[in-house]
Amino acid sequence: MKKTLSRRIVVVGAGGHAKVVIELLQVSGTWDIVGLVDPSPAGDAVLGVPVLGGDEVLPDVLAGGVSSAVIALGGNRLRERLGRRAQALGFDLPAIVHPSALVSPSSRLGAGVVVMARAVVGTEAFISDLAIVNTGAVLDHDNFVGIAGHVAPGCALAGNVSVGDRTLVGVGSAVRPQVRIGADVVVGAGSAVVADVPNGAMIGGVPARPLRKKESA
Ligand SMILES: CC(=O)SCCNC(=O)CCNC(=O)[C@H](O)C(C)(C)COP(=O)(O)OP(=O)(O)OC[C@H]1O[C@@H](n2cnc3c(N)ncnc32)[C@H](O)[C@@H]1OP(=O)(O)O
Repeated sequence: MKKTLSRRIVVVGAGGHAKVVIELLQVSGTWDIVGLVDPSPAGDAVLGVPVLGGDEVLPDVLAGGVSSAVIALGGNRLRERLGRRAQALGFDLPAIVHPSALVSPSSRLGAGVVVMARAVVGTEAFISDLAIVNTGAVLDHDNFVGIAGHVAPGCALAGNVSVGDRTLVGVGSAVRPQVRIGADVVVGAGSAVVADVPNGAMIGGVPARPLRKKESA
């Protein structure tokens, strides 16, 4: 029987998003997870994968011959920062795609992109480094997602939509064709985005309108 060669990878993060990424890697048949890196994990293992320690162990992991990493952190700014740090250390950040996802051959996935189960990345879509296309999200033709953007589960982005760097499109949202959502935006859960959104905004509702931000936000 033909033996599939697996590649070793370290997972940065040990929370809820990491759990889903671990399972994705386990079902992929491509990856052998050597461990998790998290400075304050809830336990000493997640889904049977041991926590190796905090970020300080990464150079030793690399020296041990593990040169691939996935940054499995839900926070967009943190994911960007730790992704760049891992790359600077010398890690390769492969794009990780669930076997049930549909990724167009004419689309492009940047370093460290994660595409979850049943997601669709459409024709000539461009997903930048460290972005997340979460479970069942549909990004149709010519979509652009910026660095460390996150399109949450069940979103539907029509053609030619642009999502800025570090922007979260909240779970179950829909976005009209051609709409440009700026950087560092939060689109609330279940929104319908029908017009362009400026950088740094928090919007929500149907149709989406600016939301009140907390004093500390
Ligand atoms: C697998 C995964 O889990 S992936 C994770 C994906 N994450 C998400 O989708 C989370 C999206 N987050 C939300 O929708 C949040 O409600 C946010 C970020 C929009 C707002 O959260 P907070 O800052 O805590 O605001 P808060 O809950 O206090 O609400 C502020 C106001 O906005 C309203 N509001 C909050 N969320 C929404 C929404 N999705 N749509 C419409 N209005 C909303 C509230 O009713 C409130 O209105 P008020 O000022 O009239 O009282």
